[in-house]
Amino acid sequence: MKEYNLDDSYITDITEESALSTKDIQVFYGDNHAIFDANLVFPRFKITSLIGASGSGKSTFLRCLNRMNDKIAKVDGKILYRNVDINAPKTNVYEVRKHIGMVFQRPNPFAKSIRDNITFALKNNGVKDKEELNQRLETSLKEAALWDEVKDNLDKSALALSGGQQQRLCIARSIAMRPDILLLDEPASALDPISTSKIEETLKKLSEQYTIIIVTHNLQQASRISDYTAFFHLGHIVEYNKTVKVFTNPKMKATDDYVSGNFG
Ligand SMILES: Nc1ncnc2c1ncn2[C@@H]1O[C@H](COP(=O)(O)OP(=O)(O)OP(=O)(O)O)[C@@H](O)[C@H]1O
Repeated sequence: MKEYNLDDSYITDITEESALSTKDIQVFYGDNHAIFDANLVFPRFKITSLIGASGSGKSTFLRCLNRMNDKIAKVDGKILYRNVDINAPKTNVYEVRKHIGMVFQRPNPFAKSIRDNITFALKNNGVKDKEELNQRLETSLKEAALWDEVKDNLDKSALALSGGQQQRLCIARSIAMRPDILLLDEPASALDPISTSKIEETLKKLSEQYTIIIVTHNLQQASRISDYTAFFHLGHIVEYNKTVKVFTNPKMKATDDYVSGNFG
């Protein structure tokens, strides 16, 4: 692998309103120092892509943002959400995850009906009114661009849906809780090109109402859908800038090599 000076980086200043920011995030899996001094500001109602080679730390960093690493890694530093450090030990992580939702690589609906997939967490969080539950069900499925395909089968098993539909159901399940921020870890990598493009369209539309942070291996996808892109290499954020700049005028040699396919 080519060697790059990891002390150098280019991190643009974000002038837009911040939805979430990280300050000096370091992650350790035992002796393995997986993330070094990650400082990023995620602008509100924008899509930010996290890109980089396998093992560069994208998923590790993403999972810090709603405390999914708590049991598997040591995470130092601050994560500021509405002026509160949600990485502080006393933070209620269940509360954090209501505001910062997550969708994983493989669609993982519950083995329940489509309706129950959406209403389960709502009911657990005290929403009892039938009309409100129905309304949240319909709105979430509409926002995730799934309503038209499932509205006549809401009581059928979610497992009978196609992979792409299941992933949109998982997005709907996440947004039913009305989060501010949606984290997605390669949400389309297990899907065919048509389902992928549906997910991309859905995310674009969702970014009018939600701040979206997505890990993707697919550089075309990052350049098609995201406003900002962060490039990771060996646990360092090497470059963070507007997506168009990262892809057409990268400041760092490692980024240039990565986006032009000359990496490694
Ligand atoms: N659960 C874990 N336990 C121990 N080490 C881990 C764990 N998850 C990731 N790592 C290590 O952390 C580093 C970053 O991995 P991570 O999965 O975050 O990278 P990535 O860029 O998301 O890779 P990929 O694109 O392959 O998913 C790697 O050295 C990896 O081996």
